[in-house]
Amino acid sequence: MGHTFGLKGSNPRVNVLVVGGAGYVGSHAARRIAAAGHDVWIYDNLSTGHREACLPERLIEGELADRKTLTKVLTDHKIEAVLHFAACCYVGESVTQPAKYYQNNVVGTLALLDALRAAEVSRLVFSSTTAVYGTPDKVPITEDTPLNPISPYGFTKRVVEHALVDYAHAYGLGSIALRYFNASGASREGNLGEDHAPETHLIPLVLQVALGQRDKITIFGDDYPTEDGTCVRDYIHVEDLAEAHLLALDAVEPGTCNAMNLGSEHGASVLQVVEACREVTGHEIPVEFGPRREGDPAELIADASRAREKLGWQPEFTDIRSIVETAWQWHLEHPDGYSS
Ligand SMILES: NC(=O)c1ccc[n+]([C@@H]2O[C@H](COP(=O)([O-])OP(=O)(O)OC[C@H]3O[C@@H](n4cnc5c(N)ncnc54)[C@H](O)[C@@H]3O)[C@@H](O)[C@H]2O)c1
Ligand SMILES: O=c1ccn([C@@H]2O[C@H](COP(=O)(O)OP(=O)(O)O[C@H]3O[C@H](CO)[C@H](O)[C@H](O)[C@H]3O)[C@@H](O)[C@H]2O)c(=O)[nH]1
Repeated sequence: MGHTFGLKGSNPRVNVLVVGGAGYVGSHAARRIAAAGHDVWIYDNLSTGHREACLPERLIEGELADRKTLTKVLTDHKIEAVLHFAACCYVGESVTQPAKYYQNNVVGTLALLDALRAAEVSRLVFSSTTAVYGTPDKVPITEDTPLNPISPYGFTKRVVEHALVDYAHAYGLGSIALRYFNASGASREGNLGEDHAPETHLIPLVLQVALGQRDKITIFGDDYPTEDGTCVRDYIHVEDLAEAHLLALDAVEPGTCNAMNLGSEHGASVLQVVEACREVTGHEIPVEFGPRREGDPAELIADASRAREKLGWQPEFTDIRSIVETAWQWHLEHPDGYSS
């Protein structure tokens, strides 16, 4: 790959806007990219993000759908590349409130794309998701697996990915859509981590049992066609995701468009996650088995060879226990999230 941009190129310090950078994944990526020497600004409306997850002098409070303000921010700060994390991301809520999801994730993103054109910014890294695949016929999932989302959330991400292909062709926008599997863990320093309200993700919920904040964890289904009957997921550490964003920032070229899976390529069942949490916390963590959760595929495991080949990405955290260890450190020190 002929690098003309970013760390490996002739322009080592890039002005970057991280939209949604006060959130879980965005805050880790913003910090990693700043540590690599780039000039990083965060643009966020703090709807689900946290002021405490950002450097205060680098936070610009603003709304994704506000094209005018975004254009001004891009121009004033001479932004050369944008990382876009801002979205509503609850699969279940997207089924009951699809309007909220199409409005924020699609209409909001189109406003950002307009602002990029107006400010002549031609590099974008977009947060996509495994949810674009729906229930795949086989695992591991490659990028050529058909995109058949089964939730409005997954559809909104698929729509944006389509727009990115068309905008590359017509307007020369360069983009990389990164399809994360299950983002998990916390920063090794222990001061950035997962703080969603309500929390729906498995690992933080299980760790809340270990903290005494919940009595037990309900496992959604034990009759899946997997080894132990519970769902298998590919948990990818948030710092490995952050590293991939740094590499994507370096690799994205105007006029080109690509999509890449980001996963550890290892599967862990719900029971294996609970067991890892028991080992790490020393807590017994009572479980109960409940019915399946609607829309949960049995097994989602990434083939991440494209990201390895095109970005030179190699995830560091490949076993569930090491991921849980970082999450546990964060939850122990921040039992009530950023407010503690
Ligand atoms: N967490 C996961 O497991 C996961 C998996 C796959 C994909 N993703 C995608 O990664 C991205 C980040 O996910 P996350 O878990 O960090 O979510 P998050 O809710 O923690 O972060 C989203 C951030 O975007 C901001 N935001 C949302 N709407 C906005 C708007 N209209 N204007 C300005 N800011 C706005 C929020 O305040 C928040 O800081 C999302 O696009 C999500 O769809 C996440
Ligand atoms: O209380 C709980 C919570 C979760 N689970 C199970 O744990 C697994 C992981 O569930 P999460 O809610 O943590 O994550 P998902 O796999 O549902 O969702 C993730 O993957 C999706 C794509 O499939 C989207 O990308 C979404 O944003 C991302 O969080 C699933 O099998 C789920 O059924 C339980 O058994 N009990």
